Amino acid sequence: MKILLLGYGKMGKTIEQIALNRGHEIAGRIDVNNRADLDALGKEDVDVAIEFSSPEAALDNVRDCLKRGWPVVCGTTGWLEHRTEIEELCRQQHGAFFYASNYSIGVNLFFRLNKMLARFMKGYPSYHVSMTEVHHTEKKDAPSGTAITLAEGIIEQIPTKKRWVNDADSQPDAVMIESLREGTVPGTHVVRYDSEVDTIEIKHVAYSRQGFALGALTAGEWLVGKEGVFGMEDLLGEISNV
Ligand SMILES: NC(=O)C1=CN([C@@H]2O[C@H](COP(=O)(O)OP(=O)(O)OC[C@H]3O[C@@H](n4cnc5c(N)ncnc54)[C@H](OP(=O)(O)O)[C@@H]3O)[C@@H](O)[C@H]2O)C=CC1
Ligand SMILES: O=C(O)C1=N[C@H](C(=O)O)C[C@H](O)C1
Repeated sequence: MKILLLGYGKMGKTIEQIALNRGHEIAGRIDVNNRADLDALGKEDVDVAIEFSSPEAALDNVRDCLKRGWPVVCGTTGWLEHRTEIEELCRQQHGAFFYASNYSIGVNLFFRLNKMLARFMKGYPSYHVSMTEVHHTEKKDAPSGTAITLAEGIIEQIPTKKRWVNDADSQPDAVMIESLREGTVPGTHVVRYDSEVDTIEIKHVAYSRQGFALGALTAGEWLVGKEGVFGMEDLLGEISNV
């Protein structure tokens, strides 16, 4: 498979390593300094584009891929106010777009566990739900995309929770997300239910970027030849060995 890497930072490089080990080719490595190189690539030069750049760059990158007819897997967080526009463009172009706030299989199982726990805890209003996410100091967005997905899962299940806030002050109708930036932490998420007398918490800790990168590459392999808008739930049922 010929893979175009859009964004060649921590994630782009980790994906490249795994892709080469799996026998794929790299069609191009596009970074902030060489975006013009995209113009040299035709439809047949790229089987799939994998986009991990920055919140400011993702929209243009994904748009450019869809307009060129390249299926695109995007993992960049912090730009999702434009998601509807991209999904419409994808349908107009009969293209393929895959998005996940987190490509690690473990986190996607954690998303399911989070919803199950929220559904259970909605019957116990003496427990107050909140969340902490910890990431490396180079991270540009807060809260993390993963924390937003977790908060959406809770809001979907607990009717008294209407929104999330990236704030330490507790507000009764909001899921509070605390964001911490420390050293080189790849990504830690904790969902906590506190009462006056105890705490119940679930936690996911990524030890490295390998899980994110392997999940994104697997999504790319899966996306080739498909048309439509997809996410991890579409993929999870079909894989067993990642
Ligand atoms: N969904 C998931 O599973 C995961 C998502 N992420 C998300 O992915 C994104 C990237 O993370 P990470 O690799 O750690 O970040 P890095 O900062 O290490 O890498 C981002 C790269 O994108 C480049 N870039 C900036 N602007 C453009 C542009 N216009 N076109 C192409 N490339 C550009 C940057 O170049 P320069 O350095 O020169 O600015 C940099 O090399 C973040 O939004 C992060 O939150 C991260 C891990 C997992
Ligand atoms: O920026 C990162 O590093 C990560 N970003 C994603 C997010 O915002 O949730 C996924 C992962 O936690 C690492």
